[in-house]
Amino acid sequence: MSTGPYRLAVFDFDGTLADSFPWFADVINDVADRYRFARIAPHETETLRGLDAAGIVRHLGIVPWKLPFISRHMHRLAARDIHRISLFPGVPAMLADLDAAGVPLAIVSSNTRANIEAVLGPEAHRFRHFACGASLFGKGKRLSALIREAGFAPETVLYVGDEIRDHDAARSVGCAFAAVAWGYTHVEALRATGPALVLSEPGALAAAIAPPRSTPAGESPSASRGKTP
Ligand SMILES: O=C(O)COP(=O)(O)O
Repeated sequence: MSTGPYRLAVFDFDGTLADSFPWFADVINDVADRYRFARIAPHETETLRGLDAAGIVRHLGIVPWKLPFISRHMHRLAARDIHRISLFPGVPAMLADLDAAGVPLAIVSSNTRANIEAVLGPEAHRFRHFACGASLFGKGKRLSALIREAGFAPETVLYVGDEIRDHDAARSVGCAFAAVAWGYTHVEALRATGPALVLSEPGALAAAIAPPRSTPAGESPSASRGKTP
């Protein structure tokens, strides 16, 4: 497994940059009724957060051919409710730190580019590459194409995500995986995949992969952010 240094940081979106789980939990049972799969009882949430995507699909009794339709419907609902979804606290500062350290940033997600850009708002300009709309199990292909088009060797790339399918995508292309502890999947389930990094909070990423910026003595990088020169 690659241990860095990393030349490109690629992010998953939902559960990694965007705090969309409360919205997801709110709409999923209406979607279940519409597409005739099992509703999620409150006590089941913790079980589901320990499973990979295939396990969730099985647990809910979703027939695989319905997945693209369910996914498209969810993305339309997300577009309708986009004002209810925001970035996790600490994400804008993390992106600014990586940007300032000269680490190029990218996104590989199953969500739509329009939803992603709406939630990113002014942070969208920090990303040089996007591969959006990946199917539930199709992230590996998108990640591979993005890395190739961006001109990096896979072993110099870090994919940052919150689901086991993010780990699977990274492994399939030969890049390293950083698991975040604040997303949809329980961090212990992610830890079991053997990630290169486990991040307890967004601020930990720049510290782990980017060399510290030279700042005036006694001043932290975050304290200097936003000051005019
Ligand atoms: O919107 C989805 O389908 C999930 O999006 P993600 O790939 O960014 O986790």
